[in-house]
Amino acid sequence: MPSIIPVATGILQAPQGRVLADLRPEGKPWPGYWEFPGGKIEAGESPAAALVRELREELGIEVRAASPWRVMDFAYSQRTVRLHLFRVTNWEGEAHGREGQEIRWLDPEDLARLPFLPANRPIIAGLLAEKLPQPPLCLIADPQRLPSGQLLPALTAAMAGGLRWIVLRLKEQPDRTLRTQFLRLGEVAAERGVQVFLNSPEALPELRSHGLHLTQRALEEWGEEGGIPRPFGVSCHDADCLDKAARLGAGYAFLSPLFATATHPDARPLGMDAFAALAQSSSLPLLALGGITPERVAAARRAGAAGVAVLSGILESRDPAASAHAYGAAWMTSSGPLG
Ligand SMILES: Nc1nc2c([nH]c(=O)n2[C@@H]2O[C@H](COP(=O)(O)OP(=O)(O)OP(=O)(O)O)[C@@H](O)[C@H]2O)c(=O)[nH]1
Ligand SMILES: [Mg+2]
Repeated sequence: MPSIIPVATGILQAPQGRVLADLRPEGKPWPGYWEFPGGKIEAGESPAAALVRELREELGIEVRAASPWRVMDFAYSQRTVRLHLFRVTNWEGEAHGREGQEIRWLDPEDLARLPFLPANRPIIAGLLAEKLPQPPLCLIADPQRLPSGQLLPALTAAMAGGLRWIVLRLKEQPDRTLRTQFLRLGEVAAERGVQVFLNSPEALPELRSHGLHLTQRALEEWGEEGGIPRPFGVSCHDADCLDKAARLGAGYAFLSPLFATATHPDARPLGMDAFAALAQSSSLPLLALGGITPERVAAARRAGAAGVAVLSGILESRDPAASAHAYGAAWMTSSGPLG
């Protein structure tokens, strides 16, 4: 069996959240691909010492503080690398491409738009996941699922149960009653620090939403030049949608249906293995959607979900506060594939 090549890499993040990436030069494997600075750990060298040495050689900086973040193995066709990833929190000197390589400071959404070494995609997804509301539990609020007087009470209860993220799904122009409820929802959400994403801002221009949430079909209508206002996320069902969402600068994607649901009885569930494979190969944090119960949260997270999205599990619950709390607690007490 070929041996594993140990590598130390550093994530440098500026106070505004931008992350340093560098372009692999001609003459190295994978020229023209972006990566995080670092390199091979020498025999007898610790990962931390290798990090300090590599960032000195490649960027001309002196690392003053760094903490281990993740250790990940990735099998390329010729060799397997073990990446020891560090978060570099303090350094001296101005980073520059000391070996002539191009470097850029980029928002995590822009990292996801570049061709990165394939091993790095889950790392970028991890950086984007840090920007999601906590717990990363999103309630899809579909007014067609409840009598109109019950929507706001259900959402307010869910917020009291710890919900911090709502996607409002409007399929048609809301009537007066619903409009009033949505505007009130906006106020309550703002008071509680809850992020509201909207699928069609034009249907409700008065609502101050945090961001935009697109369906797969709506994303397909956007050209490759993008221009979608940020932050935004997309409901995807396949790899093509995830790739396009990343190329256009999305901050997250829903991927569904993970399990069979009563809402979409004809849609074939992805299952855990397909979900896990897509999570491995996408630069976006994926929220598992479709048939997620609190009992299934741990399995979704083990498969690489960066969060879960729920509709009936909270909206149609007799006690939305208790249900929201149960999902949040299930998330907090579970862990992902990297521990
Ligand atoms: N530096 C770095 N290497 C990565 C990343 N992701 C990733 O798969 N690798 C792999 O880790 C291996 C070692 O990285 P490297 O090429 O930077 O090694 P190095 O600085 O010691 O350069 P050298 O080839 O001149 O000795 C490469 O095969 C590369 O494909 C990453 O984000 N940063
Ligand atoms: Mg290197």
